[in-house]
Amino acid sequence: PRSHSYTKYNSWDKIQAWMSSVSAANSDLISRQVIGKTYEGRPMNVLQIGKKTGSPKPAIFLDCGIHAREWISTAFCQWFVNEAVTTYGSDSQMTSLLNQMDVYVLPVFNIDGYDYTWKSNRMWRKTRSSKSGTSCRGADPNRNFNAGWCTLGTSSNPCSDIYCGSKPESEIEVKNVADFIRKNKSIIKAYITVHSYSQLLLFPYSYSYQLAADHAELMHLAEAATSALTSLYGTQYTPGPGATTIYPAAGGSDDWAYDLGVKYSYTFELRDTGRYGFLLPESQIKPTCEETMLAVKYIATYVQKTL
Ligand SMILES: NCCCCC[C@@H](C[SeH])C(=O)O
Ligand SMILES: [Zn+2]
Ligand SMILES: [Zn+2]
Repeated sequence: PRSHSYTKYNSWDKIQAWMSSVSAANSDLISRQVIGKTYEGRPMNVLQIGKKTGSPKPAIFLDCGIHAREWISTAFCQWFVNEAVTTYGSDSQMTSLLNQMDVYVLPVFNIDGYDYTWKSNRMWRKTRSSKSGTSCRGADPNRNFNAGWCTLGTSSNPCSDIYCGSKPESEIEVKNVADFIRKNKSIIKAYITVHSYSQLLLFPYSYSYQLAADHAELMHLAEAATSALTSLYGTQYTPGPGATTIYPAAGGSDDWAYDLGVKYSYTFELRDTGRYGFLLPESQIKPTCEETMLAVKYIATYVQKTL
């Protein structure tokens, strides 16, 4: 579509047009489905990427843009889709992966918030829902999942950037994603959610200091995946459980997916470590996405081998 670029930040309108064109141009590998609407009525499109075999294949769910201001995250999901369709058939890892598994990609989880960062407030984080009794808008979608809901690292103040919402899944965007994953939980083997910034690869738990039952395996995989990432440009990443590696934070999508039974559940915090923060320059989109592809492909291939 007109002036969409994988090495620029794209507005919601451009991303929406891109989703139509990339799925139409690659109908052998991509099918598109609307999993629901946002609060302001925008369609949440999930792209299912993989060789079409007529029956559901084991899958990985990848979402970006749950937090509106984290634009490098949204750029990564677009990059991932392009890498998948352009290297399928030539890259052995990607070809094998897409022959045996499907990757469900939600390029922009929080569309209303993302659009708001383009038009009003670049630093907006939350959804854009309104609730009676307050003029403050939105809840933090990464505190709104039903996982230790509204406990550690959250606020019940609707004006807070970490407001947990009026109840679990109060945010329609969260409910749409949770419903989709619940419906497909028998085939979804991994959940990857992409954020920025801090250069971390996090896994459960963040709602508790307790180690996950699969802590050792998740830690080893995170160490190997971050090493793969670092091998490209030397970018330093820290792997670890969320509560002690970043901060306690209940109601997160990763903890929720893990407790649902999706063992390989990871949160990426992409570049940088604070120099530009959420305002990462477009010149860093390409290197960030290239190095992140190595980590995501590592995780995906590891999961594939467990099938
Ligand atoms: N499930 C929580 C993972 C750790 C916190 C991740 C960051 C990303 Se901006 C957050 O949601 O505050
Ligand atoms: Zn975030
Ligand atoms: Zn972050």
